[in-house]
Amino acid sequence: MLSIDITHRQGDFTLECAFDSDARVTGLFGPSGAGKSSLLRIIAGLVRPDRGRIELAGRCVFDSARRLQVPAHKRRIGYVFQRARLFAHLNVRHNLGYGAWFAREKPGRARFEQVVDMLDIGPLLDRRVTGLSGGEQQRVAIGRALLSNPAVLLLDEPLASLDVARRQEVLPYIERLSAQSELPIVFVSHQLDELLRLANRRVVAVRDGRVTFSGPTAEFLARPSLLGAEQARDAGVLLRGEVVTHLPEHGLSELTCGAQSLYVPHVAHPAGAAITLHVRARDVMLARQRPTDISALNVLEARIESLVADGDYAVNVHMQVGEQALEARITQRSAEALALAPGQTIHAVIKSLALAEQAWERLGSI
Ligand SMILES: Nc1ncnc2c1ncn2[C@@H]1O[C@H](COP(=O)(O)OP(=O)(O)OP(=O)(O)O)[C@@H](O)[C@H]1O
Repeated sequence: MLSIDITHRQGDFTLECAFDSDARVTGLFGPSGAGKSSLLRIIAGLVRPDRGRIELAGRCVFDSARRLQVPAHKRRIGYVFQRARLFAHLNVRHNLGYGAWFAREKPGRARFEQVVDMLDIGPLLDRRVTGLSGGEQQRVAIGRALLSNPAVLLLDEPLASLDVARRQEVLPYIERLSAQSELPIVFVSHQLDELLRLANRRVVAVRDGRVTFSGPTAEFLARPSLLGAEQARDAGVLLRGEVVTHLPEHGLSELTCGAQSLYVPHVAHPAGAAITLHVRARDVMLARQRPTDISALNVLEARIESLVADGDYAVNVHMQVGEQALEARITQRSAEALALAPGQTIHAVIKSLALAEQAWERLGSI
């Protein structure tokens, strides 16, 4: 889908990035100033790198060794920026039409309607864009990019300019887009929760212009050192479960995880749906005996695989629950008090509410 190997110097900042991704959604993660937007501009052909090679959806668009440089307008890139950048003097319909105007193969009426339906922007078509909320504007910007019939869609922190409520309003549309379309997407974010929801298979992490990680999202999540100080507290695992039933009287849903039950705050997916939970290592307690009379609803029997000291006082305990990995981050003191060792059977205790506001997603597998 995507193969990059470039070097580019801009002022004092050098971008030196090489990675491949065959995932349909590739998450580009990194702190502010890491070089994410610069990399997208290079992929889009808006900036010419000093050297290297770029392949997009099976097509080489830049190769300094061969002096090949496909111009931006011929790369078939859909680009959505942090701010919608719509044309204020045009209404929504004409802004969308502007995207189609650039398409090599013009989208037909059916495609137009499909995009409008997917983004729920039908009622907005005749409105002026200046009167739209930030979330509505971003949905129109995504529609405009899709109607340019791109081969690759680049989303550069499309939620960054929105407040929390608007973010939650737009996120499901991007989720729908990534679930329903075959289009390769590069999604840039410095928010881990967004990344887990949208790019749950493949992450490329960038810091100071260099790639620090490129691989499965689950592997990335398990390595706090890669997440940066701000998000290290979110380190953990992605755990797959299947919805068994809903318990509306308690606002809960019951899942199975292997042969074990797991209770989570109500999820909107039907019985039988496979979903993914982000379980933070710091939210997992361990008990040698199965605890009784405790408020936590989830007690999973697990097997300890390894204990890895993290700093002077903390230990990361890697476990298996059936076929899946689980991780607990506990104090060194607790690990000693419980005499934890690889091979032991242990009980992992997780509060249901620790699994709220999560990366729920319907997925076949990770
Ligand atoms: N045209 C330019 N000339 C010189 N330096 C630049 C130019 N554009 C960006 N930079 C520098 O390159 C570095 C990376 O910037 P970039 O915008 O790519 O980061 P980012 O990861 O997208 O950050 P953010 O999340 O804040 O958007 C920054 O130090 C920035 O100041």
